[in-house]
Amino acid sequence: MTDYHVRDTILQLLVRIEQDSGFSHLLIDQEIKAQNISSNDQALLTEIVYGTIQRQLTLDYYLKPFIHSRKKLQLWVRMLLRMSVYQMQFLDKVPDHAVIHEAVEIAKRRGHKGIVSFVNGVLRSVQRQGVPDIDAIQDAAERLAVETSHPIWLVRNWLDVYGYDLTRDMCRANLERKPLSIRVQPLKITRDRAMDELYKLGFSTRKSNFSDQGIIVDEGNIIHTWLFQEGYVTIQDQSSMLVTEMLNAEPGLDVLDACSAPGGKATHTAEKMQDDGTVAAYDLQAKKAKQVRQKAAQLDLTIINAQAGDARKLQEQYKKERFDRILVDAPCTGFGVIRGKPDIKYHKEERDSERLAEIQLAILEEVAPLLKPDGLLLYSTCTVGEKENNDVITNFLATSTNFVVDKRFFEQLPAEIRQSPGCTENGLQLFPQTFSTDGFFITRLKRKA
Ligand SMILES: C[S@@+](CC[C@H](N)C(=O)[O-])C[C@H]1O[C@@H](n2cnc3c(N)ncnc32)[C@H](O)[C@@H]1O
Repeated sequence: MTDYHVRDTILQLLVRIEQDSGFSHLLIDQEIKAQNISSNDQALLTEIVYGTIQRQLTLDYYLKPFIHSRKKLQLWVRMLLRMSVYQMQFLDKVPDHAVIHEAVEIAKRRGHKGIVSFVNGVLRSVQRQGVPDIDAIQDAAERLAVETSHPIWLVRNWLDVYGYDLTRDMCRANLERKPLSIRVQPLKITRDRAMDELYKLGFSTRKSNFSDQGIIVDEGNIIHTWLFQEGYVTIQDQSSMLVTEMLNAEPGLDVLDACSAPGGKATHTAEKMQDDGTVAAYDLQAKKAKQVRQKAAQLDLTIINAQAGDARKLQEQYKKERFDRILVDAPCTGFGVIRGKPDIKYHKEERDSERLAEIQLAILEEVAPLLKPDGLLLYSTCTVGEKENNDVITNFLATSTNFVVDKRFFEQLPAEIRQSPGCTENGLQLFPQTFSTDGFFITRLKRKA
C-alpha cells in the first residue's frame, strides 16, 4: 500500500471514529488487520490518527482564523484540515508543501472544485501566516484546555480539586505515549525468565514496582511473540495490576469480581490464587462474559466462572457473607485512560460522572452484604475526579457503617506510591504523570468483624 493511500485510510478512520463516538483503538486495529498495512504505514497511520484526535481542540483553535465560511463544514473536510494541520504543526516527517499537496489530492477525489480550492486556500494561509498563539489566551484554564486539547469543563473540574500544577501535568501527560506494560502468568513462567526471553527477541524491558508480575517494555509490540500468543504474558497497565495486588487474594478463597470484562483483573486474581479456589466473575452482557472466559483459557486458568449478570442484582444469586474478597472495578468515565483512548475526552460530559457515580454506589451497596466479616472489598475505577472516586466511597461509608477504609491498604502500598500526591484517607488516586501509568482510583474497604 502506498503512502498516498494511507492518508485516505487515515481520513476515513477519523470520520468513522467521530461518527461512531469513539472506540478509536478498536477501529484502528480493525483497519490495520483488514487492509494488511505495512509496518511503516501502520506507524504513520497510528501516529496521525491518534495525534489528530489527541490534539483536536488545539487544531480547531489553529484553524479558526482561516475558516470564514458560515456554513458548517462537511465532516470529512473538517477532518482533512485537522489531520493536515496536525502534520504541519506536530510532525517533522513530511514537509508542509507535501502535506498540502496530498490534502488537495484527497479533496479532488472526494469533493467538488469549490472544496478543493477551500482546502488549498486554508492550508496555504496556515503555511504563510502561521497559527495563532495559544499564549495569547488570557484565562489560564482556557489556555490549558486549548494547549492540551481537553474540554474546558473537565479542566475546570480538575483545577477545582487538584489545583493548577497537578492539572497541567496531567493534561500534558495525556498527550504523551504510555510505555507498554505486561504481566507474566507466574504459573507458566517467572518474570526473570520472561524478561530473558524478551531480551533474546530484541526487546528492552524493566521490572515494574507495582506488581511482582509486571514488566515494562520500553519499545516494540509483543503481540506477535510466542510469549504473548501462548499465554505466558498478557498486556495490562501497571495501575490495573496494583488493583489485584491490593485485593490480597490467596489460594483457596472465594472471590467475586462484580464487573469483570475483559478479564484482566479476574485472571490476575486467579494467578495470585495459584488457580486454587473460586472466582465468580460477572459482566452485563453474555459477549463480555465470554471475553473473560476466553482470556482465562488463553492463560490456562481454570477457577474463573464468568457469567452475564448485573452486579446490582447479585443478592438474587448468592446468600449473604458468601465471599472472602470482592472486587468492584466499576464502569466509569475512563478519564484515566485518555492516552490510549483520546476520543474519551470529547464524548463524555459532566453528567456522565454523576450518572456513573449512582451506578457505582448501587453496585457497592448490592455486593457489600455478600462479603464475609473481616473480608476485603476492593473498589477501583480508571478515572480521575472526585465524583466517581472519593465521593462514592464517602457516600458508601455514610450508610454502610459496618465497613471502614482498610488502613493496612496504605501500609501495603509501595512507599513511593504511598507518598504520591493522590493518596487521601479514602484511597489512592493515581495520576498518569506520576508513574507513567493509567490514571486509577484504588481503595480497599474492610468489613468489620
Ligand atoms: C472497568 S471495566 C472492568 C475491567 C475488568 N475488571 C478488567 O480488569 O479487565 C467495567 C466493566 O463493568 C461492566 N459493567 C457495567 N455495568 C455493570 C453492571 N451493572 N453489572 C456488571 N458489570 C457491569 C462493563 O461492561 C465493563 O466491562
